[in-house]
Amino acid sequence: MTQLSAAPTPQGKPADGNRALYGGKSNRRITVRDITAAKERGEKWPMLTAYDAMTASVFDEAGIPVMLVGDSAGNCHLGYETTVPVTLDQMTMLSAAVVRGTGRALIVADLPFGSYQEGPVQALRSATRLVKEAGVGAVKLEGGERSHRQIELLVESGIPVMAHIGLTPQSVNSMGYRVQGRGEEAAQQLLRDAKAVQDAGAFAVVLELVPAELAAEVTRTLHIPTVGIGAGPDTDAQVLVWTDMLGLTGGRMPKFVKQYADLRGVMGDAAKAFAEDVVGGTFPQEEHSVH
Ligand SMILES: Nc1nc(=O)c2c([nH]1)NC[C@@H]1CN(c3ccc(C(=O)N[C@@H](CCC(=O)O)C(=O)O)cc3)CN21
Ligand SMILES: CC(C)C(=O)C(=O)O
Ligand SMILES: [Mg+2]
Repeated sequence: MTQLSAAPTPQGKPADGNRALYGGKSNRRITVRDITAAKERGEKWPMLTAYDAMTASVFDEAGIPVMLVGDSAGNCHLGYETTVPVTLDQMTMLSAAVVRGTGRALIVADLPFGSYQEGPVQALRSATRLVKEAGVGAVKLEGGERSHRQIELLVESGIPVMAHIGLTPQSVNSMGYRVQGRGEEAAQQLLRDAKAVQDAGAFAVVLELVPAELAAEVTRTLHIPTVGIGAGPDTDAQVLVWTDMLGLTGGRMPKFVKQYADLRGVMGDAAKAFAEDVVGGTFPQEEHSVH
């Protein structure tokens, strides 16, 4: 079936390839309303992280409709062990760069640890900086029931919120990096968290490292889109950390990562070739010189 066929979606509306988040014709910047409409059409979509303007411009040109300036920048860009040390100043600077590097993607910025846990007013102050100074279209924060008041105030104030439940890496010191929602009680908690963020007004919710069957149930239950990472094939969207997806991160990868390239190999080989040219005197040559 091609993307332009008028096959009915599960909601019974005709598919509209021109409006598709990925592969659609519109060049204007995507909004949260476009994301909401995609779920109504039963359309799946991709999301990647980005932390700098140049990388973001590559993904924007490739048609990636939503980019997350993740606090995974802590690991992947800033050299920390976890996301915990990342500051709001750092997120603001990286988010502004990603906005400048893109023209079509919806840019979502993570609120970092410590920038919203004090309560809704702190969350609004932090999110307002990301919207005003960086120009992002939405923010993301971790936690289900425990963060519903923060989500409510941001949404009331006109800032779209993507929620994030399941494994929430900012809680690594209390939770570790373990699968969430295994067993009946944990599954019920995850469902309560999912409903809490939807009721609070979140426009989408990330499900991180939850059993595929449970993620499918959450996706069927909610009217807002679910964005899976390690959550199986049945979520509305999928997100990966870009340096993992392109084979740049190095070291042991979580099971949910698929590597679509070996950038670490490509970059290392290029660096060695340059070094050998310099040491051996074969770079620069006449064509690289000015007189
Ligand atoms: N480079 C990178 N990729 C990510 O996906 C990522 C980050 N950094 N930093 C922030 C969080 C932390 N994330 C993590 C970190 C570790 C595991 C992990 O060790 N997962 C094990 C499963 C553990 C279990 O079975 O309970 C795995 O093998 O997938 C998963 C997600 C996801 N996020
Ligand atoms: C993995 C995604 C969902 C994230 O929160 C991040 O990259 O920081
Ligand atoms: Mg994050």
